[in-house]
Amino acid sequence: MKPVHVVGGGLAGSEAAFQIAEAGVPVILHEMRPVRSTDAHKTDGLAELVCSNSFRSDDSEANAVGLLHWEMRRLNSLIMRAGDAHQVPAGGALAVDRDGFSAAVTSALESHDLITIERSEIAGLPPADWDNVIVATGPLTSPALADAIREITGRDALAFFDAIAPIVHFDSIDMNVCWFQSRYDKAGPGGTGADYINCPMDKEQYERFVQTLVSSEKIDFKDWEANTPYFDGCLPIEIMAERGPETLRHGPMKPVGLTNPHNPEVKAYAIVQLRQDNALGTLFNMVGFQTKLRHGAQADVFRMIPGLEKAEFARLGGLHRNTFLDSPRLLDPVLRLKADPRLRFAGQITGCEGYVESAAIGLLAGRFAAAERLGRTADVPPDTTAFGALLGHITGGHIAVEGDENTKRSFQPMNVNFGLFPPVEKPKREPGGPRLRGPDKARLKKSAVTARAKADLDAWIGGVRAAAE
Ligand SMILES: Cc1cc2nc3c(=O)[nH]c(=O)nc-3n(C[C@H](O)[C@H](O)[C@H](O)COP(=O)(O)OP(=O)(O)OC[C@H]3O[C@@H](n4cnc5c(N)ncnc54)[C@H](O)[C@@H]3O)c2cc1C
Repeated sequence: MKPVHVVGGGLAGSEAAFQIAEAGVPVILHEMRPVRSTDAHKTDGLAELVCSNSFRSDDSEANAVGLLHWEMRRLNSLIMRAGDAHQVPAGGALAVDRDGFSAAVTSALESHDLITIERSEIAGLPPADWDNVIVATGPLTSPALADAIREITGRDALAFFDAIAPIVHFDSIDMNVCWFQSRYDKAGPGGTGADYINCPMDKEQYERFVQTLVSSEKIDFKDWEANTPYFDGCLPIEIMAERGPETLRHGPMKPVGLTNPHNPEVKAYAIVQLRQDNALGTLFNMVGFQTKLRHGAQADVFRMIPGLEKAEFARLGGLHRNTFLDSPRLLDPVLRLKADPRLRFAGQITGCEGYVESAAIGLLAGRFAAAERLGRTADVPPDTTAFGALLGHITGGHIAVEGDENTKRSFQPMNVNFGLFPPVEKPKREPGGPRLRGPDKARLKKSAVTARAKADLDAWIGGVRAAAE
């Protein structure tokens, strides 16, 4: 049997290689370290954790990443097995001894009969006779390969500077203060004329907001980020604010073309807009609010915005070097590049974020590649599971309106979160029981989502197994 080639032995590539080999298909894993390294990796170990040692919450009932852990364990994940074996105390989180963890992954792959590891850089598109390839080269993909990928995906398709605006859960926005309306009610291509959520500010609120924004604590660039250019129009909001107190009112917060139905006689002095971010309509991103403020400061400053006082953030803003595809446009539902389907992508380069999410997408890519090699259908997990929700975000959940400048390249990497799942029916109180209050309601809603996910994943695994027999 011809091997599957996996390029990149990080979190995603290591998991993908393991899954392929466990399915009985030979794999060649190409990792460039130690021949060449990235600006963040320090060792030659596979699955090196470049920064924190945490896989985040391990609570599979009330936390989306905890649920993803559970699902990965169910699918025989090497990353989770090595993580569990090298756990260090971290409360409700799963944190690992990074060296022990990486050594365990490296040794499991090195000792696997069907895996060959080659330590060299793939410095361009993989050779034409590699017919089944997974590219899992991460946010710091080597420049030669990144250039080659950009050649076949188009100039805007591979981002090099990741300017991220915060994303808010819709059900935490106060719609008694905000309203839906597009500027000048323009429907545009694919819109309705009421596509944005608008948050109004009066003069005093605006001035206080700008002052706080400018004086809040910012994150410094790392050395290796300092020379990376900004995308056009991606200046952090606090840098724009530093240019003068009126800058934001004439930029992303301009109040024109909008009328507040809650108070039609009064013109807002400034308006913050949020745009729908996923097809489900559960997440909205803050338009033009890419920021390098410290995460703690962001929540405080952005909750000063009328209507966002109780905002819950699916992700906070950030700005760092990154390499990721405009996946919803470029990849098919099983992560293959539409323009060259022998190439499949996995890990952070597809637009997920985080160690666990990258490994999870590696796991799926590995299963898809193995199924293809074995002449089977590559089954996609249901969108009610954490796997399916994350895959859906990457391959199609995000909304981009063709021709709308604001959404031209707005797909952003994201951690798994409950906003990516289809809604569940609102939890009801027990018959005759007390009325459910906020925190109880939220807890019940989360456990309804995770219970549904677990049942659906098990049913899906059963179906895939039956089809293979
Ligand atoms: C500075 C920084 C800090 C981060 N901190 C965190 C954090 O604290 N927590 C978190 O959850 N996530 C963090 N992330 C995100 C993290 O990178 C990803 O979550 C995860 O490592 C991505 O997994 P991956 O497999 O896609 O890429 P990686 O783990 O980076 O693996 C990619 C591999 O491909 C190799 N490679 C690259 N180009 C080539 C080539 N041409 N040929 C052969 N091999 C190649 C690299 O050497 C590397 O081993 C951070 C990212 C960065 C850049």
